Amino acid sequence: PRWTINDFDIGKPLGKGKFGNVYLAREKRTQYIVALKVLFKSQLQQSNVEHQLRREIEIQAHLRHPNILRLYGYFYDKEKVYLILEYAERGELYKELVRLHRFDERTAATYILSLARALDYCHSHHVIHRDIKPENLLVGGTGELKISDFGWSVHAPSNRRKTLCGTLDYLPPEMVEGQEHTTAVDNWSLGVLTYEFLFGGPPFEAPGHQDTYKRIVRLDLRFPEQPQVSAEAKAFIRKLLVKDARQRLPLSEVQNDPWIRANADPAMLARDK
Ligand SMILES: O=C(Cc1cc(-c2ccc3c(-c4nc5ccccc5[nH]4)n[nH]c3c2)n[nH]1)Nc1cccc(F)c1
Repeated sequence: PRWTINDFDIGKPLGKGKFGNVYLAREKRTQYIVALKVLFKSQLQQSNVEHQLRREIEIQAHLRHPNILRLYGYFYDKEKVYLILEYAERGELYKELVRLHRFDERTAATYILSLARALDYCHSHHVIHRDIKPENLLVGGTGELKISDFGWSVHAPSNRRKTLCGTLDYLPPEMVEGQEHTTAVDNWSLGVLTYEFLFGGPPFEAPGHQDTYKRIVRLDLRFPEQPQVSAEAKAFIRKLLVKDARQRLPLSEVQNDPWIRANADPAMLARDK
């Protein structure tokens, strides 16, 4: 069915992006609640990102996983492109992390296990996300994580330059050095995310890009004395923040890690066995 904007009642803005905003919306016939992302064609053309948008739509429309935000469909009119995205009832994970400062080990392990499963699913479909960070994670109605924003995902393997507009904090050495990279970049990012969930900030944070760059390529990983974090959690992080991409813990092995087994939600561990 060809959707038009008249099929939806538009509600409050949910987020403001570079190319347009996301609104709470309700499809009139079914009363179904969605997040409607409105992108301005003029801005997409100016930034020459139409091809990237098409690729992102292609990728996200075909991925089906409980921890990956659904793209239900899209439509356009003369000046705009509209994306019909899944509505995540509890909003951005980032805001929860800022409010709580950090997550306890059970919360962190549960989130990390669900992300590992979602990324393993992406990799089995030859998709590398490449931009796993709290800002790109949403929380569903039962507290489950949803990966969104496949803006930088590419089909593996790739050495497509990721213009380093965003933060370097999440990039692995091979990307920071502009080398060929594989799905293992997401394994690295999962390690960075685990560290940030437990300590409240990313492991290689530094005043400037150059300093962060140096800390990443030197693997200058330090664990502060506070907050108290278990040795198993630190051991888990060290299995992912490995310079040699081939030596990083495989995502399918995350659920067998001692820290994950001791802390992740038992119902989730039992599932998919
Ligand atoms: O642009 C995005 C990612 C994206 C998702 C969102 C987004 C933002 C917010 C929400 C929310 C949401 N729920 C909330 C509840 C409370 C407060 C705020 C909330 N935001 N649900 N779903 C969302 C989706 N913004 N941008 N994907 C995209 C882009 C191009 C092509 C494509 F196939 C996908």
